[in-house]
Amino acid sequence: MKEIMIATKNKGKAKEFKAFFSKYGIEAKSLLDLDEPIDDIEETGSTFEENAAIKAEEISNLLNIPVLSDDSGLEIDFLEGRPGIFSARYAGEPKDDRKNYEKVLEELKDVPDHERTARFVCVLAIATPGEKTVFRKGYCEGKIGLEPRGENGFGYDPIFIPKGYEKTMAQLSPDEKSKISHRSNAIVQLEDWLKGLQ
Ligand SMILES: O=c1[nH]c(=O)c2ncn([C@@H]3O[C@H](COP(=O)(O)OP(=O)(O)OP(=O)(O)O)[C@@H](O)[C@H]3O)c2[nH]1
Ligand SMILES: [Mg+2]
Repeated sequence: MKEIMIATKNKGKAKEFKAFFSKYGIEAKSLLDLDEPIDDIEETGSTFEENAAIKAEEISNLLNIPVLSDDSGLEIDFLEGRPGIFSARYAGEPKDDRKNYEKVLEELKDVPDHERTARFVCVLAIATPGEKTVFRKGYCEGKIGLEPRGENGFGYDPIFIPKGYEKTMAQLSPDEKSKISHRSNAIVQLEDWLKGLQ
């Protein structure tokens, strides 16, 4: 079976990549599958693209194989795009999904429905030894709900209501999320690259 290494330690992302790539007959491995643990990569960039490149290139250099990375986050219009690239640690260290979305709900406490618009953004980077890193970007438009609902997914999924839906992302099945998510919208743009994978 073909394999691809994903430079992530996020269990939620790793699960979504495994499900998506298995449809193409490709096994998606993540940093969580390595026998030797790798130190956390410092995401020092100021854009999703810069952080995605740092993660993919660092692991590609280390393992000397092509590596895919995902840098993603939630942009809320009322908060001028925050949490954005700081989504994973919005409520501080250590990363805590619940504290992060509770902070967002608090910040939007008195904000009316029509001003709660937001989008998930996902930038994928592919670093191949000796080649230029390539990028793909996907979005998922929606709004922030009034309270958390649902158990599926990860991150801000319990408070994110995709456009055209009543349910939150966390109330959708993994299959439903994979049809509309920012991540899958970025992954489908990789089809040509996937066909060329050894
Ligand atoms: O509800 C959500 N549904 C999603 O589908 C989703 N995708 C991203 N996010 C949020 O954005 C951060 C990414 O930050 P991020 O790209 O640096 O990843 P991370 O630090 O979690 O893992 P790694 O891949 O860097 O190892 C994550 O932690 C989440 O808070 C999501 N939230
Ligand atoms: Mg990260």
